[in-house]
Amino acid sequence: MSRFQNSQIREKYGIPNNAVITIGGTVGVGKSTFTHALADQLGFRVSVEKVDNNPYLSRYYGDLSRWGFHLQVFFLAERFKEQKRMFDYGGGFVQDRSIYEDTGIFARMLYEQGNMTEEDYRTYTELFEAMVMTPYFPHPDVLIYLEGSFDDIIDRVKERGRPMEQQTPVDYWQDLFGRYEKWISSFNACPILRVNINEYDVVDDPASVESIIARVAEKIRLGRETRL
Ligand SMILES: Nc1ncnc2c1ncn2[C@@H]1O[C@H](COP(=O)(O)OP(=O)(O)O)[C@@H](O)[C@H]1O
Ligand SMILES: Nc1ncnc2c1ncn2[C@H]1C[C@H](O)[C@@H](COP(=O)(O)O)O1
Repeated sequence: MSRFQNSQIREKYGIPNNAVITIGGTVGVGKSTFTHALADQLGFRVSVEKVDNNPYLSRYYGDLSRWGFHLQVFFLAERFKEQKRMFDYGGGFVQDRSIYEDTGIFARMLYEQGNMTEEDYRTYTELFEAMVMTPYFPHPDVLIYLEGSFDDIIDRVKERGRPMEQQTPVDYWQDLFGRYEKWISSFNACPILRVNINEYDVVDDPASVESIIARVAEKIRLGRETRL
């Protein structure tokens, strides 16, 4: 899509050029695919997670308690660097997964499963709060929360075929799925737009993402009004 078409779409729906839109949801739900499709429509930059060059991820899946703390600190540092990059550019980003999911879902799950010690969990939480829960940390304009049935999501994880995820017991994905549902119902760091994965089809009909943009714009507008 050309830059001109991008700016026409932003103008048509009233998406500010400096908006930061973050995409949340459990593993395999379709965040990365949606991030790229939405950024392509809006002409925004993407902020993506480090998966292939991640030094801890596959070791983490092999031994959660040995590598859980390392992985959480790694992701926190990566997402914080990305936050700075988005700030330096003055926004205009779609971000694949929010920083809030690391602490609210993954670190907490590790601790509650007995895969992170109380000391490590406290250290991680204090680090997160010192870095993120301050007035200086710009929260995104909106969190687009992707949701779908557990079976559909597991099918996508299988279809994607990352070996480390294929070897992980289904209980892990089930626990994560339940935690996501609970977490989103009390999330309040920024406005949320819930989107069911059956509402669009990025693979065969990328333009179907446009139908969601008007709802995104409304959330951003209302969020910015209340922040004034
Ligand atoms: N709207 C969609 N329709 C069909 N398949 C999809 C859709 N979105 C994503 N997928 C597929 O599902 C798998 C997981 O998607 P991905 O975007 O990597 O998820 P996430 O980033 O949430 O882990 C990939 O194989 C991807 O091609
Ligand atoms: N904070 C995290 N803790 C554990 N695992 C994580 C965390 N953030 C991402 N991950 C994993 C989950 C997936 O295997 C890859 C990429 O995430 P995806 O949802 O597929 O984009 O990293």
